[in-house]
Amino acid sequence: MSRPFDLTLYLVTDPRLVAERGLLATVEAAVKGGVTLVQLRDPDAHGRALVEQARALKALLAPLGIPLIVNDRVDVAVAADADGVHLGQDDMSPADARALLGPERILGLSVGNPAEFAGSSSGIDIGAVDYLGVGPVKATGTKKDAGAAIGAAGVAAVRALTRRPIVGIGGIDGALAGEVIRAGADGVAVVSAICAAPDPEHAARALLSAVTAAR
Ligand SMILES: Cc1ncc(COP(=O)(O)OP(=O)(O)O)c(N)n1
Ligand SMILES: Cc1nc(C(=O)O)sc1CCOP(=O)(O)O
Ligand SMILES: [Mg+2]
Repeated sequence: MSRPFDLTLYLVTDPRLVAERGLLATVEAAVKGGVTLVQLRDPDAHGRALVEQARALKALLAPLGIPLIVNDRVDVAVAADADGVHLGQDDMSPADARALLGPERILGLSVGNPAEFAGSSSGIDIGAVDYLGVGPVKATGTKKDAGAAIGAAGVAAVRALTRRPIVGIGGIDGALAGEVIRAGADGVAVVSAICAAPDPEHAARALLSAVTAAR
């Protein structure tokens, strides 16, 4: 069984957007504002740099009880003793990742739409997964190869297919956060709404209020 996690407000990091403020200062501020889960995502970084970043984030987050997820890289998560991994449809299969990660680490899987969910759930893979990242909800400039936007209605359509925890992602701001929760998501995942905000603590607090109000 995986360790506990809370999808309410899931920060996915982007080194380009945190810019001079830096990764650690941005995450520290965001956690003060109420972020409940953090993912290290840096598609351009190589393994050694990723392990260093993951270790630094783990040292910051572990005393606060906030789990650290690593995007894509099972090896980096294990090396840095992170709490879990998030996989896309083209990444290592969840079943293979679970075999490497063991039963306790948290495993997330991206699902772009109801058909993609059906494809994943028809195999054995879905049983290895703890939560689903569903999106993009709205078009986003943060991920160049994101699929077509599915809207809050798309989140509701995936919700109708599974009881597994789901988090909406893609183009989410304070206004859309409430819609995504009302569509049945357990939480929202954001990159630019926090990483590019002038005050990440304030931005996180506002998003958390929107999620809480919509529940
Ligand atoms: C919470 C969450 N949901 C979706 C994604 C996207 O994962 P993926 O489709 O593998 O794309 P990349 O992030 O690897 O570019 C995510 N990272 N987190
Ligand atoms: C990392 C990621 N995954 C997506 C998906 O749809 O799977 S969209 C996305 C980027 C989300 O960034 P922002 O909050 O700035 O729109
Ligand atoms: Mg991926």
